[in-house]
Amino acid sequence: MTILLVDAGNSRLKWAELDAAGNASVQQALAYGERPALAAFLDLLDRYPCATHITLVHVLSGLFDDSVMAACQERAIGLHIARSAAQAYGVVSGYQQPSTLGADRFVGLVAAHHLLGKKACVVIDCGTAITLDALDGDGRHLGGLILPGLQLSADALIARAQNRLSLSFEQPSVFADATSRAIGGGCLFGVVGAIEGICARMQPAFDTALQYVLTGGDAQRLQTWLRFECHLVPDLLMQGLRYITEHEACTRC
Ligand SMILES: Nc1ncnc2c1ncn2[C@@H]1O[C@H](COP(=O)(O)OP(=O)(O)OP(=O)(O)O)[C@@H](O)[C@H]1O
Ligand SMILES: CC(C)(CO)[C@@H](O)C(=O)NCCC(=O)O
Ligand SMILES: [K+]
Repeated sequence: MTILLVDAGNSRLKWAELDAAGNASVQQALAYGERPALAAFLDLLDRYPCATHITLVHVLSGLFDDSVMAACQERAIGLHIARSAAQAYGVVSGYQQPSTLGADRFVGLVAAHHLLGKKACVVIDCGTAITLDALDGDGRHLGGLILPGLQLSADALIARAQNRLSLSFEQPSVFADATSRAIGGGCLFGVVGAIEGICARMQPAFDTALQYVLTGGDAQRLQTWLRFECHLVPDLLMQGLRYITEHEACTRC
């Protein structure tokens, strides 16, 4: 019996195997590049012919949803797709229309709530987009923000400049002395400043000090420059998917 936990984001597929004892393997990632996300997902199925169950979270289209369901049905793989809900797994959505909150954000909140032992926190997911979501100790989501991610900010700037500009995130300095590092540092310190500023604006809504949970492909790079302590959890969504898999298994038995 092989259980796979899968997160299909906007740029990359991430996955881990769940063993019988309930431990998740090290998270792996594959960038889609020019290929559709579905191609990466089907490759994953080929790579794990013994997979019996998949718990999936994705932020892609309904078409992706349908294709994944058909592919799993064909292979007799049990599939659970994690969705955003008004209330589930100890988390209460802060959105007016809970189904419109990204399912990845909801799964990240579930993971952080249980990982931190129900402490008030901000979940900061630094992916293609950056999302910041505030959660109180009772699991109530107060809402959050979405901004362009680090790579996307730089890509957008370069594309608008007819691709004349180069980019480097190496050795960032606010006193950059070359174009590539001026853009890399500008986007990096811009994003870092935005995260710090948004978190400072969230804190007054809480009567305890917020904890910060950082995840996503750019988490490590950004953590280096953030001027507050945070928990770096690169596989936060895998942990949320693990919790959901276990919970769903319990409700089935
Ligand atoms: N090996 C890598 N290949 C591609 N991107 C990487 C890699 N390592 C780090 N990154 C960074 O990871 C970011 C994407 O992060 P992540 O995989 O968490 O996003 P995503 O889940 O696809 O997007 P989103 O969460 O917004 O849907 C990119 O902006 C890139 O800068
Ligand atoms: C913001 C992203 C792209 C981050 O992956 C995703 O969570 C998403 O598509 N969300 C839907 C919109 C929302 O969360 O308000
Ligand atoms: K994500």
